[in-house]
Amino acid sequence: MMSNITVCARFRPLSAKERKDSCDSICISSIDSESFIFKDEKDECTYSFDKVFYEESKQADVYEFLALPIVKDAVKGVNGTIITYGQTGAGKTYSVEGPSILECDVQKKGLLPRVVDGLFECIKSADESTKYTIKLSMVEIYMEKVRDLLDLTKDNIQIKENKEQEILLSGVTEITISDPEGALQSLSTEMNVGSSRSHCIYILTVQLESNTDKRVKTGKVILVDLAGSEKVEKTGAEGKVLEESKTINKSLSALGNVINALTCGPSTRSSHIPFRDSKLTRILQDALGGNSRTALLCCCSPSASNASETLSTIRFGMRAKHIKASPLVSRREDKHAKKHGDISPTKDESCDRILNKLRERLDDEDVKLLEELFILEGLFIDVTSVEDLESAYQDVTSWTISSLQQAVEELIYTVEELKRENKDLKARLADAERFDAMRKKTEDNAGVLLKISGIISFLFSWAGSFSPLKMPS
Ligand SMILES: Nc1ncnc2c1ncn2[C@@H]1O[C@H](COP(=O)(O)OP(=O)(O)OP(=O)(O)O)[C@@H](O)[C@H]1O
Repeated sequence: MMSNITVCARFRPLSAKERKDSCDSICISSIDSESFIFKDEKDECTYSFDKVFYEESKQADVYEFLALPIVKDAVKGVNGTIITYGQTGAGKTYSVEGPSILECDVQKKGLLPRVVDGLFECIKSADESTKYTIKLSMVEIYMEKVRDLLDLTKDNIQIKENKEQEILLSGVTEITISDPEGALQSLSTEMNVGSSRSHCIYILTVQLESNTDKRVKTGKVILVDLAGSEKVEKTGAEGKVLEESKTINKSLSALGNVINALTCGPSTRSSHIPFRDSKLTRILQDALGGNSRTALLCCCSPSASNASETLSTIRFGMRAKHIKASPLVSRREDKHAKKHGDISPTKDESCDRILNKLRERLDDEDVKLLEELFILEGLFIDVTSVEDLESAYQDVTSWTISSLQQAVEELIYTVEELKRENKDLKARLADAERFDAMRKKTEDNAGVLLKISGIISFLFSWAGSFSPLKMPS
């Protein structure tokens, strides 16, 4: 289970274009550092997050709230993930890197350089009985292929899992960094390679080796600058761009499903966490699951011209946060939301709405099946229109197919295991039979020997019954 997820929203300042296009029209207004009002032509709702960072917020504040607890845990051997989500241009890269990775204005440094600084700071003050090594890798996921950003020739990195269930990127370049400056130099040379159509992943691995018993532990901090989350319809994409968008949406939806499955209470959750549904979730598997910390920063534009994308990003964050709660707490959260006038549909209402729509088009049987899926898997759906409904339906279908594929894969694996076990047992049985035959033979031989020795002893006693010949004196 994911032990801890922090969800924050961040609104960047209006861009020059937005200022021009929408005459300064803004779709959000602040209530406090945890809540804001979102407004579009249709609605006006209040949303609450663990923290809301407004346009004047400082990079240092975002780091301290979101990343510092993860950094502190990493030097103790606990994994953590920081994810930035949002449409293209919403401020994800600015939050992760800052205006540029080698930005001289220290105030504007992004999360990544601060995480590197933070790790070295923590190590400096840590106890001296441990030797620390920090390693850095950088990969991007583009069209479901993992590429090494520190060695572009490695453009199809395979994701593996070792016996300890740690996720490994086979053959990925890892550079050992000995100081923050060195790390930033390495990062800056490759920084411009990543594109907004790919997920960019920075992996900082802290290795802790105890000087006393030489035991080695590792803690990872993974920073994920996701690809833009904008809807396909809006971009009017065709051809390659359309394919890119579909792949991005699918992996973002997979991420949502994984977070959902991890954060749902055990009573509503099946044990299946769909990590294998995308490369993104597979890479993050050991940093999202288990005893880890996760922070999600939902980056948004405050402009009315981007209201629908902003709302969609807010909803992604709300789902991650809302579903974290146990049923009891979640009811309390509902009350809290109502108090603030939040009239956005709850997850249950959304599911009901989808089911009703589907009832008009599908057999009762299929609807029932979907209903069970929603309940069992806590599926991750948010619909506001029939188009959304259709894409949600496609998500459900592809999710169902992929989970069936996984079930088949697991069955194939089980069959293979059973076959191996069977072969092993047969070999052992043959050995046992051979052994048994040998034992029987030995017993037979022993019987014969016993008989012979009986005969011999009889012969001796028989021979002894004759009195020795007396020699004439
Ligand atoms: N908090 C902020 N303060 C000042 N400028 C910002 C802030 N956030 C973003 N910007 C500016 O907005 C522009 C777009 O931001 P950014 O490149 O970070 O978006 P993005 O979400 O990473 O987009 P993409 O998905 O294309 O990578 C940049 O010029 C950036 O400098």
